[in-house]
Amino acid sequence: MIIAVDGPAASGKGTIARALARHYGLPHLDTGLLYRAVAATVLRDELDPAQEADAVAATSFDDLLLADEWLRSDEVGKAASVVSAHPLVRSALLQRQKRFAAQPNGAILDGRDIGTVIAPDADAKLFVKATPMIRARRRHAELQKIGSTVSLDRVLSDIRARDDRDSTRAQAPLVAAPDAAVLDTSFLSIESAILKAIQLVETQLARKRELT
Ligand SMILES: Nc1ncnc2c1ncn2[C@@H]1O[C@H](COP(=O)(O)OP(=O)(O)O)[C@@H](O)[C@H]1O
Ligand SMILES: Nc1ccn([C@@H]2O[C@H](COP(=O)(O)OP(=O)(O)O)[C@@H](O)[C@H]2O)c(=O)n1
Repeated sequence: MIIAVDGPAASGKGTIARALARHYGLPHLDTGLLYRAVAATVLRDELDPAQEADAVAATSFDDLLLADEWLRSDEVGKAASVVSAHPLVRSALLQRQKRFAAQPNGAILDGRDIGTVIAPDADAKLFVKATPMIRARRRHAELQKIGSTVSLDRVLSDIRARDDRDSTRAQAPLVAAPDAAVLDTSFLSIESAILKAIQLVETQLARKRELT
């Protein structure tokens, strides 16, 4: 069983995908981390995220980097959204994600294009959203925890810029798949959002069973 979880920054998709992975006993891949690892490699080597060739060269990053706390920073998130707009970066990371999705018992992946590009035939698809201000507050609190002093206003404007870049890029833009269930977490606690996500997945699985 493959479950695709997509949505904008700090909507809660990672929290929901991890909870679904525990609930269904499936492996989980946070695909945003792959783009963050490419971005971190470009920044570390003092190259330019906007240059496609520089970003493509960074797609052969060392997997140890995926555990580095720096990947969670605002700086790396912003650069990840720039490198991820390059078609050659997306194609370099495509097979790795498709292989993860094709594991024998299935998998749960979260990102921006899981339901549309990586696993268009997923058994269940969620598109998780929340208002920009609520997402900015959540991300601001997270960044404060890792020692960042960035202001809430700055986080909000970064989130809006990232939404805009992710939604308007030519390849694999951030958009809900037509068959995804939309889950707005703006006014849900984490626990309620997880329960709602499980309900939505179960409804999709039941519908799929009826059709087969
Ligand atoms: N429904 C919710 N209510 C309040 N906080 C939430 C909710 N869902 C997630 N969070 C918190 O918001 C932050 C971002 O969530 P995360 O799941 O990492 O988002 P994403 O993967 O979409 O970027 C985390 O600190 C998480 O604990
Ligand atoms: N499947 C994916 C996942 C992330 N990304 C890009 O990678 C950036 C960082 O993704 P992320 O999921 O770690 O970001 P957050 O939602 O956690 O802020 C996003 O802004 C997207 O531009 C993507 O293009 N496709």
